[in-house]
Amino acid sequence: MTTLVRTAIAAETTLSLAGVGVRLGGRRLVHDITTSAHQGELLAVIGPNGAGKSTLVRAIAGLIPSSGDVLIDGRPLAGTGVRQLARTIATVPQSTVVGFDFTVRDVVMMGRHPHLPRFGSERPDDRRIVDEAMRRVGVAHLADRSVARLSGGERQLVWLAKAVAQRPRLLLLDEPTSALDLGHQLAVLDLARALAREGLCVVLVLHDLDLAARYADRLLLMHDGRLLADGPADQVLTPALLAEAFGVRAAVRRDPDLGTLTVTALAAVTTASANE
Ligand SMILES: Nc1ncnc2c1ncn2[C@@H]1O[C@H](COP(=O)(O)OP(=O)(O)OP(=O)(O)O)[C@@H](O)[C@H]1O
Repeated sequence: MTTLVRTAIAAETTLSLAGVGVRLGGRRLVHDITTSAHQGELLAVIGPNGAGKSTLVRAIAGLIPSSGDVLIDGRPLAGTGVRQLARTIATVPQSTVVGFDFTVRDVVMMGRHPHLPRFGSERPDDRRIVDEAMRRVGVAHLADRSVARLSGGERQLVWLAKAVAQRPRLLLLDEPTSALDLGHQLAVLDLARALAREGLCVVLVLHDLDLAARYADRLLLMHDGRLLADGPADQVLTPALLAEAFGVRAAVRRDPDLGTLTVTALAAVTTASANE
């Protein structure tokens, strides 16, 4: 049985999804997702491999066709011009492999392109915003290096700096910590939370459930293309839902130092035995 715990829609809704579905390559990958996210909120999309997390994020970003309604600030995504979309949504994809030889500063400056006057060049304010984004993400020391010769983790941070420089309303991060060491994972999630508190709406895909519980205001648990649960960590990270989504028997405890939930997978199980 699935559980759906929805939070109330607040006035300052940034993102609304109503019955969103995605069909690609003849397969239905995402089914009937309905939820919303608000200004100042940090949402984590969690779920097993192949659940449809990246597909959902790509649909929200307008990168792939979807059915149903995606509204940003109350306006339909469908029909929003490319330039307006780029001023509103910044996306950091799962893979940041590049086939070009730009410097880090050039790539972060690309985040300003949607804001430049048509046929105009960068202004002092754009350069200031780019410098600030590189500093906040911790890549200022790489500014003159070629992105083609960075490590995977360094590249992931540069793409995040580009997204920060874009100054969007909605920031979509697909596994932003996957290539990062422990310290950088916390730094990036601290920054994501700070950006949310400054008024952005941040939606990120995370595999680490402990970090999701620690940083996100709400978790969206996906399984098999569907939204299995939507709510705060203590309503979503339950043994029954973890068994249903991930096929594991899990212990959910409260970390004595942090006060947030931690999940330990104890054994692989069938859903039936988890519910006994
Ligand atoms: N272009 C495509 N055409 C057909 N199927 C696709 C396409 N892209 C992804 N899929 C399939 O859609 C399903 C969901 O993929 P998606 O990448 O959204 O999952 P995910 O939850 O992000 O997984 P992971 O945690 O492994 O990154 C998978 O079964 C995948 O094989």
